[in-house]
Amino acid sequence: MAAPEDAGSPTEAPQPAVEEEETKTFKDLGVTDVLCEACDQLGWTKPTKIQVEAIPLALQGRDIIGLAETGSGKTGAFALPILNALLETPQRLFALVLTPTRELAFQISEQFEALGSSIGVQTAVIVGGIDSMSQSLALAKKPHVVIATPGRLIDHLENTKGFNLRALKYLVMDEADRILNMDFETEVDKILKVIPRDRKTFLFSATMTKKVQKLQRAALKDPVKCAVSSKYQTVEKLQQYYIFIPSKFKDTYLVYILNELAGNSFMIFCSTCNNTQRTALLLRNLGFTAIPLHGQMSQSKRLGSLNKFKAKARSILLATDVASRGLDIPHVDVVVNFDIPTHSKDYIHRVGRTARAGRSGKSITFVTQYDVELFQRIEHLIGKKLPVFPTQDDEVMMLTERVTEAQRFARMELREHGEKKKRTREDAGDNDDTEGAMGVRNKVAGGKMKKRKGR
Ligand SMILES: Nc1ncnc2c1ncn2[C@@H]1O[C@H](COP(=O)(O)OP(=O)(O)OP(=O)(O)O)[C@@H](O)[C@H]1O
Repeated sequence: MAAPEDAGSPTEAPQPAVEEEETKTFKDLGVTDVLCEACDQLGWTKPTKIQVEAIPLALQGRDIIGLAETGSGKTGAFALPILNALLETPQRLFALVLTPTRELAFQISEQFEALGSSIGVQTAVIVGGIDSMSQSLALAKKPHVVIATPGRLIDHLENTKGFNLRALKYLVMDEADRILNMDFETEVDKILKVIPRDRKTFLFSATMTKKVQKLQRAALKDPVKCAVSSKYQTVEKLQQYYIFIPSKFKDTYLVYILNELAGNSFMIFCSTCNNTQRTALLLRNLGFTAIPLHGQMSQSKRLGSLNKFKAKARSILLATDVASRGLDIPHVDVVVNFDIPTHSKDYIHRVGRTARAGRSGKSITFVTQYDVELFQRIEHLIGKKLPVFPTQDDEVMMLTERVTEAQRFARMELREHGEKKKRTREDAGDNDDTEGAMGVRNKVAGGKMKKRKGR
């Protein structure tokens, strides 16, 4: 394989023939027996496409840029080669995985532990919003793998005595395009300065930056690009729709859709923390089990919301883009883009929260009079024209009165909650909506909305 000149021109991985790919096992890829057994125990009967492509090259010691659709097993594609290498040359503080969100860091650590349980792999999750002292203690035990969000890792690198990553062998940037984005620029550059130049680097995402400069910042060496599709693709089993509606009727259409698709699990994306709060309250006032997840909530409440949704105790998760990347919740049936994403790549990640690992799913994007251009950009990016989600407008309009009433209560609750917070001077960062703020809900007649036509 010819060596590329720089990080901007990675070698393309050879595409395996389809029949060959179908018959490959983890063992064929070079994964050691004990890890093959771990895959088996997780029910991973055969490797996914990205795993087929990336694992052998990673085991050969190549740097990798891995690009594959959402829910296609990218975590396994980098975790297995790292665990394999760890078994060959056991060492503490062996690998670092950088992720953009805290929830994703916990999820990746669970996957490392599930795959590495029989070899006794130890991980530490280093993320913001959580007691720093317990993290320092975890780092003092020198885990094999550290999974971190960049900011908190810097804190520990600068302030935790005895902790450094000078012996690190592997660096992973998961959701790499996001990690290499401006928001994390300073932190990532600081981290790159204090880890060895002589290491393996893996970049993985469902969308990748084309900017050579950004890729160069990751300081890859002779990287090979493993892309299972040439264009940004959304998953085949995902049915994607849009509805075009006047902005003022968004709430009513949302309630209509939740009634129409009752019995499903929903992730609803809003553009601001405040809107997730407001919409969660509105829906609760109408009897839906809705719970918010956003960056202004305390970390314990963020995890609490996520766990309730994961455990199916709540059927609707209202989230900002903090939940758009990486989260693997198999039972999500429907993704609603209540507010259209402003960055079209976020669309791919958001709708990728459903139809994961071969399952099917639906997505519905609300397009108002203000969103036409953004929507066209999304269609252009995914290379598809989306169909309209069918709605009965007369039935939608019949909901208006109750939705208007619920909106009024939601506004009151938001105000009350804001005032209470001011009085009690709660932690300024903890601006979440508690589930206790449901007092007004019962004042809306009827509790859970009944479908009008018993369909
Ligand atoms: N070989 C396999 N066979 C069956 N299931 C698998 C396999 N590899 C991974 N999975 C499962 O597929 C699901 C999705 O994997 P993962 O979260 O790694 O996707 P991803 O490609 O990182 O998605 P995203 O782009 O959204 O982050 C997980 O539940 C994981 O356990």
